[in-house]
Amino acid sequence: MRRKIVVGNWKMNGSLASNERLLKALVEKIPQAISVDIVVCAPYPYLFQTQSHLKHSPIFWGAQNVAKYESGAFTGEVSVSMLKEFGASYAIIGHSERSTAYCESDENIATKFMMVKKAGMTPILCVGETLIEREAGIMEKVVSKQLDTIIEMYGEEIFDETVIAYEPIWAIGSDLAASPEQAQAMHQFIREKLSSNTEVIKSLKIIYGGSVNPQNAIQLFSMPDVDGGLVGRASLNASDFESICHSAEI
Ligand SMILES: O=C(CO)COP(=O)(O)O
Repeated sequence: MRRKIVVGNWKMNGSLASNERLLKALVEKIPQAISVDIVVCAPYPYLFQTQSHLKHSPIFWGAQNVAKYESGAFTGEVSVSMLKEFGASYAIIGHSERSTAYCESDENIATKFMMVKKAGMTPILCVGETLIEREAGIMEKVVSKQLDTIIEMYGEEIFDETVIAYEPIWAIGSDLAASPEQAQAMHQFIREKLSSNTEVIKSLKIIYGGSVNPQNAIQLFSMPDVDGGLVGRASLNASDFESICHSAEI
């Protein structure tokens, strides 16, 4: 049985004061022995604060993006080795809000995925289709292509011990989550696509993201191929996030 994982993606939200309230509440509410992996991905300037609050808690933390390069003249970028040295365990890669706004290519995303993996951190790769693509019935083709770039560049084995987040773009920030059946169908498709490598089958986690909330989390997480969630808005509220984390304890 795969251990489930719930990741909070704070996106570009927070302040020193509001983060302190949120992190303190999470540390208080989340029991040490919780049977789910929990991760908080905060904006870069707040990683130090996040690390300080979470260091004696069962909650992991990470970044929302990494640079494609090791080091050098790349103004504004943050490298994987900086994050690793600092103690981050996870990094979200290829979130649609980045790939759309900054025209991030599948090749860039693949390189970042490999770099996070090579550094010994866990990449959380976001994949998903637009509403137009879903309505055209080509969602599996779209997600397949997103994965194929990584497979062609680094082989299927790179997905060993990693996380894929299925985030249909139409469900993000929309209050219209995918139904448990829609999520399950895509998760099963992704798992079957990567099923020729036995190590990958054992260790890959496929989580769902897009309007996850305390009301829909249990149903989504109880689907056989849904290994947890990538949570945006609801991760900014300690009680909602706690409730979602407990929903994964099934
Ligand atoms: O993009 C998301 C998480 O990465 C989902 O955001 P919401 O949960 O706010 O819809």
